[in-house]
Amino acid sequence: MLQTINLGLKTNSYCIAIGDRGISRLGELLIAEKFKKDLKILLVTNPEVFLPYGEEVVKHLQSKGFQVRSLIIEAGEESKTQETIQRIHDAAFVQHLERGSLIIALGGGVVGDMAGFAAATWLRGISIVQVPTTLLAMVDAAIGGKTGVNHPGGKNLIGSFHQPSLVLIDPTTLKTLPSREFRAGMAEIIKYGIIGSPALLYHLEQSDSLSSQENIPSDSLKSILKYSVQTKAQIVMEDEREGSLRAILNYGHTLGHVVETLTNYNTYLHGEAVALGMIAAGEIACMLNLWTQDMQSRQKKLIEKAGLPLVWPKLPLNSVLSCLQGDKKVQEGKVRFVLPTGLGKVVIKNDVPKEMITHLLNRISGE
Ligand SMILES: NC(=O)c1ccc[n+]([C@@H]2O[C@H](COP(=O)([O-])OP(=O)(O)OC[C@H]3O[C@@H](n4cnc5c(N)ncnc54)[C@H](O)[C@@H]3O)[C@@H](O)[C@H]2O)c1
Ligand SMILES: O=C(O)C(=O)C[C@@H](O)[C@H](O)[C@H](O)COP(=O)(O)O
Ligand SMILES: [Zn+2]
Repeated sequence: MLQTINLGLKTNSYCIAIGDRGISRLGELLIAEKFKKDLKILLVTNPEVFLPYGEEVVKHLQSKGFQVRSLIIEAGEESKTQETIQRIHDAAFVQHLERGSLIIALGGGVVGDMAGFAAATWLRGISIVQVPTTLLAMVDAAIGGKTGVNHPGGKNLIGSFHQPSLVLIDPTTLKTLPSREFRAGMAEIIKYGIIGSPALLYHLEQSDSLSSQENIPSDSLKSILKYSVQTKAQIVMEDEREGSLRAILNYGHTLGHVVETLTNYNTYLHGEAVALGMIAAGEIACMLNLWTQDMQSRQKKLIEKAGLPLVWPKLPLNSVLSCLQGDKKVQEGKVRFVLPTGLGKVVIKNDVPKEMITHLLNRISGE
């Protein structure tokens, strides 16, 4: 059975469907969304996902009458570039995708962000359906319409908001996901607990394990998925384009993005960098007396239970400070941090002293 959550926006609404073996029902969901049966579809995916799921999805959609072609791209963080977008656009050109055509992203957040951006820009915008296959993409990247690629100067500096027409989450696809990737997804889930869902936080605290899919009972995993999707959907519904509230989804990302950028996207997974960024944000909040040591140690315990990194890497301080200035949340030259203040509560501060950041990084950096 598929459970559905509706994400309602001023101009459009869409359904987030969650259920085991959901991918075998993609065709019927597209038809329910009023996509025509002879629709041209470009399925964007990557080798690790095409083999276990892509071929099946293509055959299934063809059997329903859709004209499907697939494009297999390299989808590591280092490939999240404008060159890859060019490849997707080239495929769209060859397939003669029209304004009424559809791109489907089948994969993790990298595939989703790039296929979404390619759809947003092809013919000035065609439909995108997100079928996430990593934990991180299921709870976060596939939802809310942020799409884009990295610039050598920073993460996701090029992009657009382009909401999907449908999100289909099939938890059974997590069976083949490497555990390290699963753990990285847990970072964004812990984020939701801290920024907006005490119920999710308690659930995570009570779970025996968070570090691999095999050790989490399937019902518990489904509850975690549901809490997370609901938390993100609620925030996006209130502030689709990050005018204000949505910035809280960036908790842990201000310094997390710096870690990813300064390690050339080849050392930490996005979720791992976010975990480090959440620890750093928690420490800053403690120094500003916004958050207690007790709460910070609860956050750290969850991050540790999820098998995520706890020790900040040694990075040149000047580079950290200059990279921070490139953050998308910077306003009038001031870096804005999302800082925790209580269970499910955060504030945005633009006056964290530079000296405090320097002192903190010196204190928490490992070798
Ligand atoms: N748009 C947003 O709102 C948003 C939110 C969070 C993160 N992101 C972005 O998402 C990206 C990270 O996404 P991610 O964590 O999903 O990583 P990813 O997309 O890099 O995928 C991780 C790896 O898992 C493999 N994989 C995916 N699904 C699999 C499966 N079911 N079985 C086996 N292997 C599988 C992929 O091939 C890849 O090697 C970052 O670029 C981040 O910036 C975007
Ligand atoms: O959806 C959002 O809004 C988020 O901030 C979710 C983040 O987890 C995600 O990593 C996002 O891509 C970061 O946003 P950015 O605008 O800083 O690139
Ligand atoms: Zn993120």
